[in-house]
Amino acid sequence: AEYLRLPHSLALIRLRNPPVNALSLAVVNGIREGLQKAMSDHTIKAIVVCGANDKFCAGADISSFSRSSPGISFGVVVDEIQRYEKPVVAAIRGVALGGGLELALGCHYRIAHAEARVGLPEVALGILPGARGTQLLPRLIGVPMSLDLITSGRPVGADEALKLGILDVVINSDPVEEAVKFSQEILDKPLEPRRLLNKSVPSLPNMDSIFSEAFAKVQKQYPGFLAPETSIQALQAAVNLPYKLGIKEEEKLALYLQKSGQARALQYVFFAESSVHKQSPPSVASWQTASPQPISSVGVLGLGTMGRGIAMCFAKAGIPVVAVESDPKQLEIAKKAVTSMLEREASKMQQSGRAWTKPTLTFSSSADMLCESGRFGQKTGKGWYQYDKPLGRVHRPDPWLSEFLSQYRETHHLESRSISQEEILERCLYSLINEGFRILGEGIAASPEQIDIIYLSGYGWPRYRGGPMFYAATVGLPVVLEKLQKYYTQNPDVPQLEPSDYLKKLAAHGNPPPKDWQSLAGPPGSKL
Ligand SMILES: CC(C)(COP(=O)(O)OP(=O)(O)OC[C@H]1O[C@@H](n2cnc3c(N)ncnc32)[C@H](O)[C@@H]1OP(=O)(O)O)[C@@H](O)C(=O)NCCC(=O)NCCSC(=O)C[C@@H](O)CCCCCCCCCCCCC(=O)O
Ligand SMILES: NC(=O)c1ccc[n+]([C@@H]2O[C@H](COP(=O)([O-])OP(=O)(O)OC[C@H]3O[C@@H](n4cnc5c(N)ncnc54)[C@H](O)[C@@H]3O)[C@@H](O)[C@H]2O)c1
Repeated sequence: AEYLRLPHSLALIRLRNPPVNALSLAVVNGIREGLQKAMSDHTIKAIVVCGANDKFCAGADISSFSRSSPGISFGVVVDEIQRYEKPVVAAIRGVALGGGLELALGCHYRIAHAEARVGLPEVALGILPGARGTQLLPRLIGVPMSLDLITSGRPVGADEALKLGILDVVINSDPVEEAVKFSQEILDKPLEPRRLLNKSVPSLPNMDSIFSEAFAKVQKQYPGFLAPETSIQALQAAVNLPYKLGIKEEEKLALYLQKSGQARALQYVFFAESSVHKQSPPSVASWQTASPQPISSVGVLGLGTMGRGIAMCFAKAGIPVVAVESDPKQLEIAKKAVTSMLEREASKMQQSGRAWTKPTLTFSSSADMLCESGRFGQKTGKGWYQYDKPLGRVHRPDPWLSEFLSQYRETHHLESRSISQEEILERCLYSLINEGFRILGEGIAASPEQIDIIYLSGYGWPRYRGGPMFYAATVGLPVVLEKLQKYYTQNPDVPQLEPSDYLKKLAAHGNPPPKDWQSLAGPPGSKL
């Protein structure tokens, strides 16, 4: 941050940390030193705080989170500003987000450009506004709106922020020039009413129900996410405790979130999304040089509208298809539909003189066998389980099934064994992750971040778990490799379990973070 003396006994502190003036240690120290200079200089009557490059401040430097516990010391700075005996005015252009808004809340006045945006988006990073945000905002705008803004993380435009009372003045001109003029006008005004830390949270008769509704809302809207619920607890502390105890509670809850795996995952996702937007396909990959890969067989899950069509396409191309359908009625309809479509195609081809080879279309047999024994599940009171009655919901193990399974095992020469939850999870996830490493090695995926963002955006992978490749790094690559080796030895017929060379190369370096994988593993051997 820079310190400048301005005419009319004013000082200017300008945050400078391109591109968004994020709060690094150097910036925070710069703010602190600037304020101390201004306070100890008796010729300075007021201070304006602004940001360089048309941005106030986008909050804490997210890339520094892994190195420290942010917020704790910055909260002290926010309190110090409020207690100063000289007016401090925030001049906001661009964004004041997270710690940037907390800094502005510490200032006695806030002036912003009409196109500025302010907000506390910390929940998106798995944390909470830990530099007094959860304690100051409700004192300024009340509990209901603070709950809305902090649990959603949504930023608001200057006009809305003015209506809510977050901003004091919104202008269409330069906020620094306006703040300079404004500072001179308020020099004689008392500062005490402007110190949020000495105010109490506006009370409401139905505070308990407001909080219980807020908990219910975030549990429904953000299932599994820790930060929104924890933020509500911090807001409860603002209501129930005096400021000096409320900030302790905020610190405790902030630390809990910062140490949670969710914060690490969501902060990884922040940078992963940003890098994916900038990436182009791997240099070796190109549609011009790509050649089709051989497909020996295809599995189709579900024989509804799409599944039938997909099964048909492959069948027509002469590629063996194995299709699985869980609903016996749908299966019957699909069998008829696919058969009649294939027959129509065959007769068309025969008429046109082209030869047609009957494709192999196999269905998984175990569900069929149950249905063929009249066991249609809940609706018939019997399926994999026995139910209390047809359409009943109370199920219990059925001795018939044990007999059925033991015959099935005998026929297929299978040995029975119990399979732990851990094995199910590991075999499913690690084979998926293994494929991720394989396509990285082949240059089909441009980066681990791309695989993760695809899984978060298109496959319902929980955002707070970062994606499959990030998950591999949290488990540890040597662990993933060792488990895959173990399962592959046990199941040599499952090629997905054979550890990929790319994973082996990386695991030889220990457990490097995803951003270092490509430089460590070397250039991909493209199959495109
Ligand atoms: C700001 C945005 C709205 C801008 O969007 P836009 O689309 O214009 O641009 P990009 O998104 O592409 O961003 C450009 C560029 O900037 C990088 N970036 C953006 N924000 C940050 C950030 N906060 N930290 C670091 N880097 C950031 C982005 O990655 C791009 O970089 P690239 O290289 O790819 O060009 C939009 O970016 C946005 O919404 N950003 C996130 C805003 C946010 O979530 N803010 C909240 C942060 S959390 C927080 O503030 C916590 C506080 O409550 C409490 C902490 C207070 C301060 C603590 C002080 C810490 C002291 C540090 C100690 C360090 C110890 C040590 O060093 O040892
Ligand atoms: N229909 C479209 O135009 C279209 C377009 C693009 C994508 N999709 C997507 O494709 C998927 C299928 O769409 P659809 O229109 O064919 O749906 P659908 O409801 O017609 O068919 C889905 C079939 O899957 C079966 N099924 C469900 N769970 C199963 C399981 N565990 N094992 C085996 N079978 C199972 C269902 O019984 C049903 O027959 C959906 O995810 C859909 O969003 C559909």
